[in-house]
Formats: sequence, C-alpha cells, structure tokens
Amino acid sequence: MAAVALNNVTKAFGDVEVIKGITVTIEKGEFVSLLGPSGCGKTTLLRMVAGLESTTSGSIFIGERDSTGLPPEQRDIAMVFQSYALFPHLTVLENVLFPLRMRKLSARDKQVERARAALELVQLLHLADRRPRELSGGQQQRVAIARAVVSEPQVLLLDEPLSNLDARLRENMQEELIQLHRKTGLTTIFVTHDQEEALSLSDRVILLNGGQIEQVGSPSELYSKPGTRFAASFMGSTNLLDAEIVPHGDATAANLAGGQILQLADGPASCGPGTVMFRQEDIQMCPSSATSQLKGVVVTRIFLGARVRYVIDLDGQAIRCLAPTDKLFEVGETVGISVPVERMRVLRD
Ligand SMILES: Nc1ncnc2c1ncn2[C@@H]1O[C@H](COP(=O)(O)OP(=O)(O)OP(=O)(O)O)[C@@H](O)[C@H]1O
Repeated sequence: MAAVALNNVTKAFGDVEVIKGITVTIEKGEFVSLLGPSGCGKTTLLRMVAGLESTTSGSIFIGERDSTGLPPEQRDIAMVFQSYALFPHLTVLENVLFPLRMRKLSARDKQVERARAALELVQLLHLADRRPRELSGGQQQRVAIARAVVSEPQVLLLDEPLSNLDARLRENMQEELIQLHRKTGLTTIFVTHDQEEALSLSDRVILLNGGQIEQVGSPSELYSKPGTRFAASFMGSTNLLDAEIVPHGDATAANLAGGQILQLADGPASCGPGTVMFRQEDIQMCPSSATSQLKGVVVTRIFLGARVRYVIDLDGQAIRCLAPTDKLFEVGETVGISVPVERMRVLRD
C-alpha cells in the first residue's frame, strides 16, 4: 500500500503557480528525496504533505486517508526542519518527550521509556539531561530527529536537515540517517538541493524542475540514464554536446558542431537535432598519434590526487575529463578522446 499519494497536486501563491500538477506515489518504508534547484518547489511540496501549506487543487493521501484539507496534527506525520527548532528551556529528554505529552500518546512512564529509546536510536541517551545550547549543531539535529521519530509517525518529512552542518559532520549524519531508516523502516521524504546527498541516501529520487516532475527513478537510473538535458546536467559532471544525429549504417552518428563525427549505438529513431551526453569519468584519452574517435586540445590540467581533471577544447566546445595519473598530457597538447559507445546517450531537449 502507498504511504503517500499525490494526485495532480497544484499550489498557487496569488497568480503564480509554483507546483504545477504533481502525481507521484511513495511506498511504505521508502526513502525518497525531492531534489531540484533553488526555487523549484521542493519545500512547498513537502509543506503541503505536512499540511503547513494548503493545496490549491488535487489531493494528498497519507496511508488510506484523504488528508488534503487536514491540519498538520491530524496527518500522522513528523517534520524536521533545517533550523532544529528545539525548545531552549527544556532538556534534551523533555524536548523528545514533548510530542508524546502534547498528544497524550501513552502513560507517563511509558512516554519516558519511548523518549529514551528514541534518544538511544540517535546515540544521545547519555546527554538526556543537557539543554540544547550545551550541544553541538550535529547533536541538536539528532535531538530534532529523535523528537520526530518518537511518536512513530506514518511519514517522516525532512527539510534539508543537514544543510547547517559542516562537510564532515554532514557525511556522518548521512550515514546515521541511513542507519535510522534501516532500524525504523519509516517512510521518509527528504528535501535537498544536493544531488550527491540525494543519490547516496535515497531508494528513489524525484527530480523537480519549475514545479513539475522532471524525472523519477532510483539513484542509479537518474545518474546513468537521465532522460533530459536538465536531468543530465543536474545529476553530475556530464559533457553535453550539441549535435545533429544522422543515420549511419544500422546505427546513428552524431555530427558535432565543429564538424567531427561520433559513432553512436542508438537506432535511427533518434535522428534530428539532439544532445550527446557522456560522463567525464567515461572518457579515454590517448596521444594524438593513436586512433581515437575525436581530437581536441588540452586547455587545463588540474591534479586531484587520485586522478587528473582535464578541460579539452573540442572545436570550441569544452569537454571535461577525469583521467588516471599514470600518463599525463600537457596543456596545449592535441589529444585523442574516445568514449565507449555504450556509455554515450542521446538526449532530447
Ligand atoms: N509563501 C510564499 N508566498 C509566495 N511565494 C512563495 C511562498 N513560498 C514559496 N514561494 C515561491 O515558490 C517557489 C518555490 O519555493 P520553494 O521554497 O518551495 O523552493 P525550493 O525548491 O524549496 O527552493 P530552496 O532550495 O531555495 O529552498 C519560489 O519561487 C518561491 O519564491
């Protein structure tokens, strides 16, 4: 059974429609990310699921219940915000107890037991008597998460909960979130604008663009099979080359803007103007004397430790390439570039 179902949901602020007809189902126990650039509507959509923002049209089901018009407290959800929103005058334990007390969810001693279990889940039981100001940012966020999961909601909503943490702490918290999800099995919707974070945490990613769904898929589907130019460029370090796709025997070839020709695996169905996509880690570089699909000139070389990043000028289009360090190429050198045919995709704009 679906844990959350959005049916043609829209949201307008005044005359401006910011959510434009979203239909998607989230299964029980799934960890789903809402991903997209700033302003695409991630937070608005999450707040609509929470009941903090009204729905202009369409419906939102949480479990079997049509929750479209219900206030937040009747939706059986819990939300964690970017700002931890802890009560400063209450101890850690009292903060986590708060939702249980508000909703009178169980007897008093049972409540304490549940709050302590939630704190143990985020490994903070030993700090139960401290006040929020005596905790680090990461610890405060873990208290906020314990407070959200203590009432065992049907759905956990997380709005960029890690964005205030520094890079290392953020990585630790990502691992903790994965473990928390594994232990609790809570259906989770996670808002982020960070594609790496979405890929590493989620069972499925919902990529939004301008208030609409651009693509939905598993992290590996989104990364290796983006359906559009927007999805490809948003999902990571990708080369996108303008081309005219033409028949070439049983397959096709791409006539690139500068006149070079690239053999493709796609069938004739993809002929016409298009974009050829390949990732920087899939490029093989070789000296210009060797046989290669394309030739370009090295413009920049940056040493990254384990690998070297090159920018290569291909008749006016810049190509980014991640290469091993065993054979180095010089800035200004003409080099050969090849990409395995199965690693190239043709995208429609
Ligand atoms: N209360 C509001 N009144 C008017 N417009 C709003 C309101 N809240 C959000 N918007 C607009 O709706 C659009 C979507 O905003 P939203 O905050 O959902 O985007 P987002 O994808 O979460 O962005 P970010 O990653 O920057 O937080 C934006 O254009 C924003 O300006």
